[in-house]
Amino acid sequence: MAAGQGAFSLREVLAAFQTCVTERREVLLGPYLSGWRGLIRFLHSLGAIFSFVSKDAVAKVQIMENYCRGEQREKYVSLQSMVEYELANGLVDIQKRSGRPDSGCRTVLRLHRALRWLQLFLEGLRTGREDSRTSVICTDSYNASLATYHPWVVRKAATVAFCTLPSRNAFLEIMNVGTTEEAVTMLGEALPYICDVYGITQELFARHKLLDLP
Ligand SMILES: CCCCCCCC/C=C\CCCCCCCC(=O)N[C@@H](COP(=O)(O)O)[C@H](O)/C=C/CCCCCCCCCCCCC
Repeated sequence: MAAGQGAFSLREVLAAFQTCVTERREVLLGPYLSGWRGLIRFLHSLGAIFSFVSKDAVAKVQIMENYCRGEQREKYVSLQSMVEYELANGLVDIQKRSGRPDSGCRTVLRLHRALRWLQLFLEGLRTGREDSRTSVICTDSYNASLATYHPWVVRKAATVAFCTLPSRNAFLEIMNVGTTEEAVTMLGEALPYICDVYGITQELFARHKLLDLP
């Protein structure tokens, strides 16, 4: 399994996003990427129909992990240090993509947009009725976030894949947290951390005019 071994645990994802934000309100890339690795593990358990999504997510996490382990790794400790370093050294394609490797800023921006989808999706699951359909929650969350940035063919493939999602209760069970009530409680605990990471990143990227990187 490309994203690491073991079953998905919402608890672990929660712990990763919880440890992301430092006292100085910096977002640490190590736990940020661990959170994504945990989510991708979950995606793998949903079957081959989601492989086009997980491949893209894995590729983006891998790009970032390579930066975090590379020669300039001390510049990739946090999102703030990454933005400062890449902008100061002209490493970010602002207008159009060049032949250079994808920058950390552009790559994180894609994950950041997907985090918005996750935020909406988890909130939909948490507040949804017992008989609400996961596919509908997922489609609505996607249309209100990521879909804006995807071409028609990706939107179509995503919408078809969403139709195969299990029921809300089955979904809550595979989170490996306990009963569905316990899973709902844990979602309530997890969401503020995810929202915090999203909010800090959004503010950072907006301040540096990085929200539309090609
Ligand atoms: C506790 C329950 C948790 C739910 C867990 C959900 C697990 C989700 C794991 C990963 C989420 C998907 C991350 C997708 C990143 C997509 C980044 C992106 O937008 N990439 C596009 C643009 O990239 P560039 O071309 O500019 O480099 C790329 O074109 C996209 C390709 C793939 C399609 C992406 C579809 C996204 C659908 C997101 C919903 C996932 C459905 C999960 C179902 C639960």
